[in-house]
Amino acid sequence: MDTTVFKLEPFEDHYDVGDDIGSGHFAVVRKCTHRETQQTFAAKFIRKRRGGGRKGAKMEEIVKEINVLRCVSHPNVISLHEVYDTKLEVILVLELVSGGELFEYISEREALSEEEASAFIKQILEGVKHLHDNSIVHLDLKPENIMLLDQNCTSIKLIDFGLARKISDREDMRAMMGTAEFIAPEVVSYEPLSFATDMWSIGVITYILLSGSSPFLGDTQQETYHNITALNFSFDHDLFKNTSDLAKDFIERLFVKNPRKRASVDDCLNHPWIKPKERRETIA
Ligand SMILES: COc1cc(-c2ccc3ncc(-c4cccc([C@@H](O)NCCN(C)C)c4)n3n2)ccc1O
Repeated sequence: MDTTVFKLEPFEDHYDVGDDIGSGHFAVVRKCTHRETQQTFAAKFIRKRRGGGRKGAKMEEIVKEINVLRCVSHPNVISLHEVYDTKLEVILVLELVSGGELFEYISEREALSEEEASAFIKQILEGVKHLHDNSIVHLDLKPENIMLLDQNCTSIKLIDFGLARKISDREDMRAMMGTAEFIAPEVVSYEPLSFATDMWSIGVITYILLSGSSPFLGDTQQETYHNITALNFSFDHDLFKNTSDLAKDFIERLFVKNPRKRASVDDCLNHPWIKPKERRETIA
């Protein structure tokens, strides 16, 4: 489907709008059905900022998100089907996933087995590799933005590209953005962001999948920021008594303050916790 052209005709001429399934910044996500094909989608209705107001998203931000989504095509990244531009909203028609948020899946269990956690993290890494190979940083990786494809809960999709950016070598990109407990030290310190910023967040997600606890979360946002910049985390004995040293090594290679020394997505995909040694043929 051509997503370079924003359709101007009424969205309701082609889609039956269903229930709200979620909401985000200036946006609501609704299940929708294409009337002619009966195909179901997730439609993200983004309210446009009007005049000098502060409500709604700036069109330049909406176009940035659309341009990012148009550049990606990967089994572990949500796909964009088409775009409608109306007077009050821009509507992104997206692939629908029905397995719920990874956040909910974790919340229903204290922690995951290492095999399950490694399998989820491998898919997240494969999706993030696709983004990084296309010069895109996500900048808001967290369990709430990782959806399970279906009730079988084995495949994941990265969603919510509202903070994602095409990164260029020239551009020195700095911003105070993201969700406190998942942001890297360079975000807290307003230093240049890079692909490594996403890798730190993957370390936080891995820690949570294995323990059910958030490594840097403090009682206040300031305390969380301090814990991040001071690398104030530990592998609590009770939470990690059954976790392998290999899994801890994987996390420690991501909780590195210097972004240049932090493990890249390729380093992680080649780490033995993710890519076990080839099974040796058993000798009869
Ligand atoms: C591309 O950007 C987005 C996609 C989606 C998306 C795409 C497909 C899709 N299928 C099902 C859902 C879904 C189902 C339940 C809740 C949500 C969502 O509102 N909660 C997750 C994201 N949240 C933390 C902003 C989303 N989605 N959500 C949600 C927010 C986005 O910013």
